[in-house]
Amino acid sequence: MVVQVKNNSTHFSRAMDSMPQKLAANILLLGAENVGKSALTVRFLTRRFIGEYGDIESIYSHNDKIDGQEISFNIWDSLYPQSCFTPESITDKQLQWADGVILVYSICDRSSFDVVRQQVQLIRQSRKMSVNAPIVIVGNKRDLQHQRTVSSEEGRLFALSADCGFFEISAAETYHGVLLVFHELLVRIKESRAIKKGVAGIKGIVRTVSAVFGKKRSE
Ligand SMILES: Nc1nc2c(ncn2[C@@H]2O[C@H](COP(=O)(O)OP(=O)(O)OP(=O)(O)O)[C@@H](O)[C@H]2O)c(=O)[nH]1
Repeated sequence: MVVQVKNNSTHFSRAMDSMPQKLAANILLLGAENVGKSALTVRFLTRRFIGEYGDIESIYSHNDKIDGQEISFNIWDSLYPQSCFTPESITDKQLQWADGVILVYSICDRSSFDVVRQQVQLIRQSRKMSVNAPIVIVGNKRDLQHQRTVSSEEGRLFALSADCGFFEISAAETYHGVLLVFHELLVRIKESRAIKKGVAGIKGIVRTVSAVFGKKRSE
């Protein structure tokens, strides 16, 4: 089922940038079941946490304004397959479609962290996405500290080693953390496009070089 949510607009009170043209970004959310993929998506779209989300796979459209630039987000909130994880769990179609990926695990579910580790590997090895495909890893349910089984350090170190952004958030408690996740992914998407056009800054070039060498090592 495909649901379109239109005319959701938020505005960032950041200094104006000189990039007037509208930017489109396709964002894919992946991760094990029950980690909060839908909660994160709905928080971003509506600023609300509604508690229960049902098992619906959806692509949402959302217009935003960041640093004075119009952004048209398409967000694919995927469903984790009921059977156990296989490489086919992420389809070529999803990877071809996506400009960037948000990988979600729950800080109180270690197996969901293992799924994210496998998914990063699959994406990095896939020929369907570029070698420096923008990825942000999210440790969700930060409000459940007493049930934590994955430390912040472990999450952060893994993200660093895989050249991914990293945030720990609680979709249940705050909108701000969710906003930072999407903002960071957008920065990475812009950087990756600049690399393709040959106008990347030094940070982007360093990322690409390390991604290429990392990929070669794992082949
Ligand atoms: N305590 C807490 N619960 C959360 C948080 N985010 C989501 N949840 C709860 O976790 C459960 C699963 O959330 P969903 O957003 O449906 O998770 P999902 O990853 O989309 O799950 P699937 O649709 O099965 O793939 C729901 O009961 C949510 O209310 C959070 O930050 N903190």
